[in-house]
Amino acid sequence: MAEYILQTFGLTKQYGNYTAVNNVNMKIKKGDIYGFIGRNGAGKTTMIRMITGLVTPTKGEIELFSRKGEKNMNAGLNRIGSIIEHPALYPDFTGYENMELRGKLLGIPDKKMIGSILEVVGLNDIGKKKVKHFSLGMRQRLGLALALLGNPDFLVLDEPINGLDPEGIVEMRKLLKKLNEEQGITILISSHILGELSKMATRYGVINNGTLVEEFTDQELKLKCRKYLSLRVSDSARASMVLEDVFKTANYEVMPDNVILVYDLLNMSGEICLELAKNNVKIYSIESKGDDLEEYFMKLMGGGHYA
Ligand SMILES: Nc1ncnc2c1ncn2[C@@H]1O[C@H](COP(=O)(O)OP(=O)(O)OP(=O)(O)O)[C@@H](O)[C@H]1O
Repeated sequence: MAEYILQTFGLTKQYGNYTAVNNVNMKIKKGDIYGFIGRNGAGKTTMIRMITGLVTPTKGEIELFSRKGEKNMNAGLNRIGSIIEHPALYPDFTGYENMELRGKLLGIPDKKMIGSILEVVGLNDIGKKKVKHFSLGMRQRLGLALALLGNPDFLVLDEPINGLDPEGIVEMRKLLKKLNEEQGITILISSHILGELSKMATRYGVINNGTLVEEFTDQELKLKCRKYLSLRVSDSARASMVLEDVFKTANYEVMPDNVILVYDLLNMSGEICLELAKNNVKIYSIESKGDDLEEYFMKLMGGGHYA
């Protein structure tokens, strides 16, 4: 049976009459990199604040590491490392000093650990540089190092790549993948940079107006966003034979009403029409179909421009 790091049941947060998060059932499996996607104001941060114990839900339940209830929730929270909005850093301290201070607060005496975490995030050679002189990318990496201090099993990161330059984004992605693959850390990452999320997420949740619209895996997304040719022909059985005999493909589906969906040969519509005609198959229509990733997410998030 799948082991869930996090499950929420009907999780709801109301501010007065306004429902910021509405009846959300989220599921994150051990080992996932869960891409949490939504427009500005969709409810991502509120959801993350509830998951990390910073905000009390109005309704619903949170199960962390297969345990529910307040007492267990506190134990679960100790296994979470998080960056919510901007990491809280002391600007006049060095990276190492920031880590040392957090280590003391968490009761982690092991200073060797600090060095090794700074090495993981690529900040081991920054010497005496104070945080106020750090670039945004360095701050984010230090934020991640702080989140890693308690040796978490689950990292919860709210928009960690927001504002980073392309190079910083690539570095952050590599780092998160490394933590996931080599240390087995499950990661929840919210972002509105869809293209970037799709390079690392293994599961997605899309939130719109406080409601979790859909959850799906990376594999399911690939299928949903698959490009294909849709042909309506006079004789789908004969057309199938042409696809198999002439084009040597079995990568197609026959649908009702003599419609055939062809998942490869995407650039060969002309050749397909010619061969079908040669074999006395009439073509009533041929169209290239399939959403790209961005289009698909836009639909889920309620359409319109998404920056
Ligand atoms: N403390 C609060 N009091 C009242 N309303 C709030 C509070 N916190 C959030 N909201 C409202 O709840 C809605 C969801 O906000 P939230 O910050 O969770 O969205 P988000 O998806 O994280 O957006 P962004 O990407 O802009 O951070 C917004 O309309 C916001 O104004």
